[in-house]
Order: sequence, then structure tokens, then C-alpha cells
Amino acid sequence: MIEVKDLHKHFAAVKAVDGVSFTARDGEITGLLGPNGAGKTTTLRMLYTLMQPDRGQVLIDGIDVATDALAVRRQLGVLPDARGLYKRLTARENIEYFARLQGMDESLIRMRCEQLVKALDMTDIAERRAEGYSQGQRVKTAIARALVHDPRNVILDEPTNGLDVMATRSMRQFMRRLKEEGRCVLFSSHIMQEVAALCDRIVVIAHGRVVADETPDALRAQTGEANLEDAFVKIIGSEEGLAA
Ligand SMILES: Nc1ncnc2c1ncn2[C@@H]1O[C@H](COP(=O)(O)OP(=O)(O)OP(=O)(O)O)[C@@H](O)[C@H]1O
Repeated sequence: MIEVKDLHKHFAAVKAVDGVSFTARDGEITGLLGPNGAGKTTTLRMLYTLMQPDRGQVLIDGIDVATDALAVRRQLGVLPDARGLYKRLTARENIEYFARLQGMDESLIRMRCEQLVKALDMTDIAERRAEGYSQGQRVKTAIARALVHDPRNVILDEPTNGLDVMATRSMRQFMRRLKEEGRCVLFSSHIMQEVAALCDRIVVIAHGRVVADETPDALRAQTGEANLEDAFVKIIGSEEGLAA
């Protein structure tokens, strides 16, 4: 479970995150939806210990990010906005390298690697160097790497960004599978359809603040709009930066 309480972060005069609170539960997919520049990536970076908040608290499975970042990282699988693979290593080597950094033993590494290569349908690239990978192949490798230590909580920054229709579909299926395994899945997106198709809970963020935190059905009911897209536009107050 991921609990976020009154997070703040500013960059000079820009209040990127201005009092964000929400909870992402186990066995659910929570979507962080907002237009470009809303503060999604900055929020996620503070959750996965890359950036320190000015104020506020983040608890991952009850562990405070500020006091025990190492323990938190063990409970977290992260697909950051910069996917950053080692180009000279194969997909398998990229995954294995991260597993070793997590202190896993070699037989477990081989087993998890095999499982993930299968689950993400990447046998064709497993032994190929990452140099020259397509966007979809890079995302798959980065996700496998993020999940190699079998984390309970998974944070994905715009996981379908740049993927084609088929790759997007299989990514969504994979996220549902993570949910069925009982994990807490939190992802960011500015694509309404994606959030509507996947999420148990939607946290809408605009100008660094949470403007709605509901189930898709409750969002429709609250705004009186049957169409989720219209509901979002009503909540955010503009169509700027949102993609259907
Ligand atoms: N390192 C930084 N230095 C200065 N300003 C920053 C920095 N990171 C983010 N910002 C600013 O903070 C605000 C929120 O940015 P953030 O990347 O969190 O938004 P986002 O919701 O992820 O947007 P997008 O959908 O475009 O990725 C923006 O105005 C951005 O320019």
C-alpha cells in the first residue's frame, strides 16, 4: 500500500506539487491522471525516493520513505520516466544486473528472469543487446528489471508512452495481472481512456493539487457526466494537455 500525505515540492517559483494526498491500495490499480505539467512525475519521484519533498510524508507498506529509503526500495518496483537501459547489455543482462544490486541469489535471479521474459513476451530480445531496441522493447526490459525482486508495490510513470496499439494492449493486460497477484499498482497517465479502462481508483491532479479521488463510476456520478472524458474536462476545468 502507498500512502501519500500532504506532499509539497517547489522549483523556484513553480509549485510543482502543492499538498497532494492519496492512498493506493493492494490488489487495485490506481491511476494518477493529469494534464502535462500537473505534477505527476514530480509526485512519483518523491514516492520512489529519487527526490525529497519540501514537506509531507510517504509511507510504502507503512515504512516512511524519509526514514528508511532502503527498506522502501525493496518493496517497490519502479518504471521511471527515463527508462535508461545499459545499451551494451542484453535484456537478460540488464535484468540480472538489477537483481544483483538487490542482493538476490543467482538461482533465484535465473528463475525470476525466466518468468518475466515469458510474462512480458520478450524471448526474441532476451539475448540481444539493448542498442537499437524499439520503444516497446525498451519499456518491457525496463519493467522486467523493475519487477525482478518481486516487489509488492509497482509505480509506473506513463507506461504506455510511445507504444503502439498492440504493445499498449499487452501492457494493460500485464498491469491487470499485477493487480490480480494482489500488488499495489500506481501509474501516471494523461490519457483518459487508458485510466478509464484500467483503474479501480482515479486520482486527478491539476496544478499540483488533487482535484478528484474517486472510482470511475463515482467520478461520473459526481460530475453528472455519463462520459468519463466529459467528467474529466469538467473536473479539471479545461481540455488543455489531456489526450483522449
Ligand atoms: N527539476 C525541475 N526543475 C524545475 N522545474 C521542474 C522540475 N521538474 C518539474 N518541474 C516543473 O514542475 C511542474 C510539474 O512537472 P511534472 O513533470 O511533475 O508534471 P507531469 O504532470 O509529470 O507532466 P507531463 O505529463 O508533461 O510529464 C512543471 O511546471 C515542470 O516544469
